[in-house]
This record gives sequence, C-alpha cells and structure tokens, in this order.
Amino acid sequence: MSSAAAPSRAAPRKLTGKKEEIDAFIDRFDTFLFDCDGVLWQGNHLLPKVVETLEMLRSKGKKLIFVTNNSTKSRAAYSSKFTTFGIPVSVDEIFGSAYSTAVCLARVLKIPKDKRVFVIGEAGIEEELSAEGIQHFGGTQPLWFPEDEVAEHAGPDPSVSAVVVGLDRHISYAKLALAFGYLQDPAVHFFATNVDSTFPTHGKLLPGAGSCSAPLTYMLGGRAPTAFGKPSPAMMESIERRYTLDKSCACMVGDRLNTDIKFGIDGGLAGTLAVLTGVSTEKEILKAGEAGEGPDVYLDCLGDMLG
Ligand SMILES: O=C(O)[C@H](O)[C@H](O)COP(=O)(O)O
Ligand SMILES: [Mg+2]
Repeated sequence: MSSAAAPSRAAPRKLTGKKEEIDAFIDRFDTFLFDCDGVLWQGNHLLPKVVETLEMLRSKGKKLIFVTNNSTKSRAAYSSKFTTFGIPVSVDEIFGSAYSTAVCLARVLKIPKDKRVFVIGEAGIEEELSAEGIQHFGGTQPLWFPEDEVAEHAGPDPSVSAVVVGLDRHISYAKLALAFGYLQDPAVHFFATNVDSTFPTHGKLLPGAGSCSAPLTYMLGGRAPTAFGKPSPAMMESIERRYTLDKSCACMVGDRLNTDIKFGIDGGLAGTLAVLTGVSTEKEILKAGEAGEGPDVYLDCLGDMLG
C-alpha cells in the first residue's frame, strides 16, 4: 500500500531557546513581513520584548513590512499606534488589508467613481477608500433612518457598485439587511478586506472579519466575497510591486496558519516563522506540518527571536 506522499516541506522546528539556530535563521533573510494582531500585540497590549526585537532586526539592516489583515485602522492610524508603543514605523512600511482593498478597487478593478461603495467595517476602510477617491457610505456613519424602517430602506440601489466587508465591532441587523439588499443585484461586487474567522485580542478569540461577511454568504445562497487580505495572491502581488520584494530572502512572521503562514508558503517566500501568542496552537502547527502546510520554524513569542 503506497504511503501518503511525504510533504515536500520539513516538519516545523521549535527554536525557542536555541539562539544559534535563531540567529542562523534570521541571517537568511533581508526582509521580514510581520503580521500584527497576535504577533506584535493583542489589542492595545504589546507582547513581550517586541520593541527590542524590532530594534534588533533593524540594527541588522533588515527591512520590515507590517502586513495586517485588520482593516479597522488605516496605514496612518497604524503608524500612530506603533508610535504609542515607542516603535517608529512609517506609513510606507505598513500594508494593511484596508489599503490593499482600496488600491485594488481603485487601480486594478477601476470600479466606477460615480457610484458608491457600501461599507460594513470601521474607519480604516473608510479612510483608505477616501484616499483612493472612492465614494462610500455605511461604515461608522450613524444609521440614517429608525431601526424599525429597515425594510423601507433595504433593496437594490443603482448608485451602489460594491459592498466591502471588514471587521466591524458595531455590526448590526440593519447593516446586514442593507448589504443584502444591494448584493441581490449580481452586478454589485461583494468584497471583503479579509475573511479571518476570529480576532485574537486581550487573550481571547472574538468574532473576526470573516464572521461579519459570512452571514451575507449564507443569505446569498453561498456567494462568497472576493477577499484582498492574507492569504490572497492579490495582496502578495501588490506587496511585490510596491516594495520590489525579493522573495528569495523574505520571511513571513505570523500567528495564524490559514492566513499568515499560507500567505508565506503560497506566496513563495523563502521562509515562514510562526509564534504561539495569537490564534494557531503548537498542536495545530505540528499537524499542519504533517501536510506540508506548517511554518519552517516557530517560537513561543516574537521576543524569543532575541535568543
Ligand atoms: O478578524 C480580523 O480582521 C483578524 O482577526 C485580525 O484583525 C487579523 O489581523 P492580523 O493578525 O492580520 O494583524
Ligand atoms: Mg495575526
């Protein structure tokens, strides 16, 4: 009986406490793509030794790019968040899913600018769409009618070209009803900044962006959104173009197997490093490794890169 095909990738190696091996791993790369939630922080709680680790990598001349699926903040807002932690990061070093989505809509898909985009999501999406000159409504805007008048306002609207859904911590029945009304016209695009099922914050898992768009997929009989965040190839292509990324010496650092690590592997990056301070567990990482879908190496936390 033929054995299952051996994965082409080696099993994930845990490097916590192995300074020489960590240093040798770091030396293989000149660029590190960093996920944020669950790697650098959980909500507003910075994880251990993150400042020192990023400083160490910069002192080695490494290029850092921060690639987050969290669309609640724009690149500028993330730059400010980094500053509050004492970490200087320019807007140009940040590539979030809200930005990736806005750029794709404006410059790749060239959606019509005389029409509107309905947003289920937060300020990050609104600010990045505005920066690309795309008209939008919904989002953080207060409802413009009483909750009991949803039926009168729900339904197709020829001025709407697309619905964009990201993490929306103020999601509501009315928002879903309006989005459903617009999307019943198959010509209206259904986009998601990302479809992460859960959101790691303050040591817990909360509903993620994907859980905000999934009800619409259910209502629409299975129609899924086009997602622009990790692990989508569109995001990797955008990053490659923007940073003239040499993938042969780039490493993805993340906490989630089905977004960050998949993004790195499928995107052809030379290395992937997982940390255990976010979503994926050590057991899940080792199991994924059996199928060749695990990271090259993993650590208990990012600060362990200091050895
Ligand atoms: O639900 C979400 O949007 C995600 O869980 C979250 O924001 C992921 O952010 P990342 O780990 O990519 O920084
Ligand atoms: Mg993460």
